[in-house]
Amino acid sequence: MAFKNKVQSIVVSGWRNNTLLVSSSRSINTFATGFDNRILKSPSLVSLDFPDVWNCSSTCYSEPSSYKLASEHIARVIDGKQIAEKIISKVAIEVTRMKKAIGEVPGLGVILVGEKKDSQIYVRNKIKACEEAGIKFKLTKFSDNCTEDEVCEAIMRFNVDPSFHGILVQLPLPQHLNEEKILDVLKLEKDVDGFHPMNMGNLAMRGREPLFIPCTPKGCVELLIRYGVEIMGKKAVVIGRSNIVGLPTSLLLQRHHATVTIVTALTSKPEEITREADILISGVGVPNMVRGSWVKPGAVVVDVGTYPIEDTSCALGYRLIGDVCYEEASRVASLITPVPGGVGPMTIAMLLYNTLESATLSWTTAACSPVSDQKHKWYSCRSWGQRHKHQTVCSEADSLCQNNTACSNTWMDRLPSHNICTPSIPETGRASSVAHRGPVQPLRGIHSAPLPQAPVLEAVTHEKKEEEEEEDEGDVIKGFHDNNHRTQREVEERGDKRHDVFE
Ligand SMILES: NC(=O)C1=CN([C@@H]2O[C@H](COP(=O)(O)OP(=O)(O)OC[C@H]3O[C@@H](n4cnc5c(N)ncnc54)[C@H](OP(=O)(O)O)[C@@H]3O)[C@@H](O)[C@H]2O)C=CC1
Ligand SMILES: Nc1nc(=O)c2c([nH]1)NC[C@@H]1CN(c3ccc(C(=O)N[C@@H](CCC(=O)O)C(=O)O)cc3)C=[N+]21
Repeated sequence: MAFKNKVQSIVVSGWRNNTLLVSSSRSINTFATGFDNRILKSPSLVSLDFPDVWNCSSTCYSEPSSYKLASEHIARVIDGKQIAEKIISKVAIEVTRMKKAIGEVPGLGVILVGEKKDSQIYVRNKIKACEEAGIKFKLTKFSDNCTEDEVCEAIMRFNVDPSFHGILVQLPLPQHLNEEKILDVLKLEKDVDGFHPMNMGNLAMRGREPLFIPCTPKGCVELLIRYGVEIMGKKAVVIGRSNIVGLPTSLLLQRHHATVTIVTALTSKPEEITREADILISGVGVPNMVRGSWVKPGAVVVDVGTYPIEDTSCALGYRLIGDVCYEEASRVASLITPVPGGVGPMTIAMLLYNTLESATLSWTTAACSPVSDQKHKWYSCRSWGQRHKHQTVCSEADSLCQNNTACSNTWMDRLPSHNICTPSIPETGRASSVAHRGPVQPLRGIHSAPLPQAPVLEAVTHEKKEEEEEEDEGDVIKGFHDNNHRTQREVEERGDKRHDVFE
């Protein structure tokens, strides 16, 4: 409480001092290089042309010194790197178990076109993470001037190779290549990026569940929930509407019952909108665009933007900066992600998680057939989830699921397929959501809106939760208590169930 009051008082004086300095012209809030006019005219197109390394000032402009001095409060930092490492090490454990049980590991195929320096860095990070997790990785590289057919053929090779369960085409592609056409070739079941229209459509539609949720939005929401940020009923503002970041982030936040507003390059007075946000997520690619004065006091700020800028003092000759002027925003927000070390590592962790999920699903082909061999025994539990996902009817699966029988000795019992398998109980007070196929399905593998659960499954979940809390002593769960001044049980009683990626 004391903490909250402190933030409020800072804000009031901050805003008053600041009123005249809040610009109504967006150009002032973007950076002043020779490129900013182009950005203002056509941001989404120009963004494809971005040079590998920008030269731009790393600090924010002209924030009044009185404002800076008034702000004593510093937001708590969301440590995406630490959480990503935990998730990756859990993925690694699952991969090891999988390998022991059936002698196979998940595989990820990556296609990289061109020499963009930042793309190379991101791909290198993905390779490193796959190595850590024991996931098989293959990189197919093409030069800038390759043809569409060459890229499509490489995707098709991964499509038919059963040892690859995920395929990722690193974006952006050079402009002469048709991104839509190329991504259309990618097999839905291997779309671990979640960019396929079917995945995106299912994410958007109530009562449906995508096979894969795009990694960056999933990473953002994972961070919010792990830090105890309540999403339901909150005002969220997403800056940007790209297929990779803005659009799926806004959809995912809606799935978590936030009231979402989207700010684009054409939005007038964006700061007036962002200032209303309890949760502000920016995925634009304009360094330091989000000033302290754009942030509501006590808000949670998630910076997706990553921009390499030349810095000869850094070992690699560059460093990354985000969309948010961290120095200013951290004096207004209650929680904030840094760049680097925030969303970026989470994107990679979620990619590995999706790849693991994809491998698991690929080995459950014998949907309703009796459990016959080792693989099917191992994955039989998962196949229920798959059937539910495709919303076909399988009474045998439902009864297995309720009894929880086949789960007893597999690692799958730790994955959230149980939630998917929840027998059809109407969602309380939301009759319209209950289609003939059953209740609205929670998002697999991440946190979902509260759903009634079968008692037997509930008991399993609670046991696991307690075990995990013990294991994770000093973990982010602690933050969960701290941040909202509520215990986890209190939150659960209200229905805000945590379903960690590995719960
Ligand atoms: N950390 C991570 O894991 C990831 C980071 N990124 C980073 O996120 C950023 C965005 O990436 P991506 O979505 O692919 O980029 P795009 O260029 O595809 O999209 C940018 C979006 O930002 C909007 N925009 C541009 N300028 C402004 C402005 N001045 N005010 C408001 N909105 C604006 C555009 O609006 P409009 O549609 O109106 O043109 C567009 O929707 C980049 O820095 C990228 O590197 C991306 C993916 C993962
Ligand atoms: N098909 C596709 N899928 C993507 O997910 C995708 C893409 N294309 N194109 C580009 C964006 C960008 N992106 C990042 C991933 C990791 C970091 C990351 O690891 N960042 C580290 C630091 C990176 C470093 O400097 O080493 C951090 O922020 O701490 C950043 C950005 C994924 N993207």
